[in-house]
Amino acid sequence: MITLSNIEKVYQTKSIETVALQHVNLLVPKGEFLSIMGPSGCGKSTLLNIMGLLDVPTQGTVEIDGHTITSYKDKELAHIRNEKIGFVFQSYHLVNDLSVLDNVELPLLYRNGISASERTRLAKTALEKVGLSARTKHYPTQLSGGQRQRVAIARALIGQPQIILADEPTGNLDSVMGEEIMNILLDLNRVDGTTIVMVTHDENMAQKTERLVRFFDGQQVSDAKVFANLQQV
Ligand SMILES: Nc1ncnc2c1ncn2[C@@H]1O[C@H](COP(=O)(O)OP(=O)(O)OP(=O)(O)O)[C@@H](O)[C@H]1O
Repeated sequence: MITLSNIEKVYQTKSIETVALQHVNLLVPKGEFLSIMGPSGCGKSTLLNIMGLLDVPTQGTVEIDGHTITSYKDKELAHIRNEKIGFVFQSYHLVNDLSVLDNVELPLLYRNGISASERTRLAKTALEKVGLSARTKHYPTQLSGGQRQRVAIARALIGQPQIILADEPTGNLDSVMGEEIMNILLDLNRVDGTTIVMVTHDENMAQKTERLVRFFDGQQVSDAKVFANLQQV
């Protein structure tokens, strides 16, 4: 589903050159739930941004569901992103002036041929899936952190993406809410077959996924199936 080949990312500012990623080769098969761990600054978010076509590598190629991305124009990248990828961030990235329902509908505003009533129906279905049907008219500031993250997940899945990229989705939540969010992601993976790549600092959350890749200083240092989950199969 996602193939990264020989990825390198160098950030060049006035006098400083930072090598954020080097020699990254990673294949994420369709339907896998992969977690990525590593110390602060090792390149995890950069990697996720490159996978999500939000950033371009300095070298290497990215393949998403059969599309090899080398020199696509912004418009084409936006199209693939909008059709195939849902994003979930640590700090939710909700629009505070919009209701829960309107936040969830947002990604569909950029799709052609979907009427307003269809958008609303799909948003309600997505909110139902994350257990937030009773909060459609609330605003983000009236919700708990866990509820806000559930809205963000509903927004990520309204376009029925094949891939969800989650950057520390439980990072701002206490352990109970973190578990709730993790269970929603696990369901999306196991029941709907959504491919998920999750960056996390939480070893417990990573151990619930199928495979764990560790990074250090921009490079993969380990890549292993999660043993506990292998035994469950
Ligand atoms: N826009 C940028 N300009 C210059 N350097 C950057 C930029 N973004 C990231 N970096 C550098 O690239 C390296 C990797 O950053 P990245 O945010 O990917 O790390 P991370 O592993 O996600 O860290 P954290 O766990 O703290 O979020 C860091 O050294 C960072 O300072």
